Amino acid sequence: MPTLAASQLLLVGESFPFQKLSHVSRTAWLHRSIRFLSKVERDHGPLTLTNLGFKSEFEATDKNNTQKPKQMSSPVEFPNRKRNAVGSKGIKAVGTKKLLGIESAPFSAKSFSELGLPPPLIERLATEGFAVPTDVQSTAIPTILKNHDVVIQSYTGSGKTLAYLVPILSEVGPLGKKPSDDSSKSVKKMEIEAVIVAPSRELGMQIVREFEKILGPINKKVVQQLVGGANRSRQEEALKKNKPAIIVGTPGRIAEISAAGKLHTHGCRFLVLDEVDELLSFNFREDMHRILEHVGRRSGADPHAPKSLLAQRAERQTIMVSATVPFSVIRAARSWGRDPFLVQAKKVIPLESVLPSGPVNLTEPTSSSSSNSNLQAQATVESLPPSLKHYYCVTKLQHKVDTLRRCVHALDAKSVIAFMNHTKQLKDAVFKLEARGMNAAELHGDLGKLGRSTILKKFKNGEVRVLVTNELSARGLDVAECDLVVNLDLPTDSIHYAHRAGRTGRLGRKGTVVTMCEEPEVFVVKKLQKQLGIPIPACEFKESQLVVTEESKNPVVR
Ligand SMILES: Nc1ncnc2c1ncn2[C@@H]1O[C@H](COP(=O)(O)OP(=O)(O)OP(=O)(O)O)[C@@H](O)[C@H]1O
Repeated sequence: MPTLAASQLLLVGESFPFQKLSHVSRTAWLHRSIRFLSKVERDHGPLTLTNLGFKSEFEATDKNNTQKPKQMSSPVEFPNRKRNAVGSKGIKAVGTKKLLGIESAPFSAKSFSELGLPPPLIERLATEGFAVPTDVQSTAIPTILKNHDVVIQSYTGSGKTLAYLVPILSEVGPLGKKPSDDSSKSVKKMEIEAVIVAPSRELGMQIVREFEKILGPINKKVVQQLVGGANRSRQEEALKKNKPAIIVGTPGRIAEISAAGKLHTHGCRFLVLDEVDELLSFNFREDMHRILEHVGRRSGADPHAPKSLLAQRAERQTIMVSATVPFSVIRAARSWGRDPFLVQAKKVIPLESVLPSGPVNLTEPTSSSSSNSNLQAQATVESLPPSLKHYYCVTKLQHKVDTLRRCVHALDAKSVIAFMNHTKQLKDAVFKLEARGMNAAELHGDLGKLGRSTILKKFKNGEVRVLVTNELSARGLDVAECDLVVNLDLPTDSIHYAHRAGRTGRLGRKGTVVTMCEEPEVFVVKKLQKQLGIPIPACEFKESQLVVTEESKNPVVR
């Protein structure tokens, strides 16, 4: 990391006489700083509290003082939200690190109890084995607790689910700060207080299980799933009977039940869009439009208000989450967010200071003639767990499944996800693997809900060694044991590569990603390597060994 000039440090350092400036000068100073910081970030890598001369307030969060922001302290405590971006103390870990460096990362809180959470919630977290928050959790939880809208971006498997689940449970339900136990509040209980939207049933069900785990067996009914493929009238009955405070579902089913007038979300306080870049894609456009218009819009709101409700500032808190955040998401979040922040593992940045070429450098013109219309969404190294190893292997189409089998043996992989692009091919691949004595199963959207969950269960408990699947399983799926991801077909772009790859190496575990391609496709791998800023060396499988045949010439960016 290049050192900054002393004059530059003075501009952002502790000794700058910020308090003495008039409001106008402060604003001008802040705008200059934001521009300056964005440039430094671009030119010299991520900003940290150390290189800016700040000390992190997160080191010792005062539980009783969470409402009273201190001047120039933690970036999430700014009373003037136009202040500059401030990063964390400490520089991002270089190279492979076990267990995310949870214990050694100076910005991370040492325990959930440092984050101003209610004691019953901390107890439940401890009971379920969650003692130390990950980096992104220690950054996101205090930010959300301060009522900011946020976009949470952090690599796959870094714990983004708990990063929003914990602050929600801190406010909603029996573990929260204000459990609604008296009769006047029981009327309010009719209302849904948090809506979590996920793009697939599997992910929706996984999030529900995470909520149930923390809520504990006696409070399970506080959360309800509304995913497609399940019986809708049963879901509606359960809503009526259990009056859940939190619902988790897929866009189609939530929109459907909402349109039927059976879901009361106008008073909702939290709206979470998990895998937000996928949810804002064309496929979900209509359902997401309905959700964004209805959730958290109080019925008392001005009926003559603007044509586009989306343009109106919502009363709800909107939390958007993904490992890959294209600039289109930043733009959308700005338009409907309330002073939104971008939250990364060790940084909190006002969204207004994020530029297309800024910290989430995922959209770049592909040529000098590029205009806004052909900005291309890309994933960066920040989307990928640092512990992953990436390789590619050239093989003929007809030999791919056999190469997969040799790859599994060479790496002695116990739990493998193999991605293909077309549903029709999955069955054939499974047949070939099984014929060679390897337990395999296919998972795709054409299977019923029950079939899908049975196969997933078998994969998780080790009955199935190789899960052959398509894009359905690329996002969010959390199988801790998965130690190998194989791309039998090339992913369509770096975003798809990042999400597929992220099914292994969860929470600091080791993981390997092997991409198989034919000779004429090698240039695509080279392009992915460049876009992602990771080395992807060529390999072969010889005598039950993975042999690297050509080292990657690309520098490691991390
Ligand atoms: N603080 C923690 N301590 C221990 N385990 C944790 C902690 N936070 C999360 N986990 C576990 O880490 C795993 C990965 O978390 P999660 O699925 O939320 O990752 P993610 O960042 O959302 O990944 P993706 O981008 O792929 O959706 C889960 O099994 C989760 O239970």
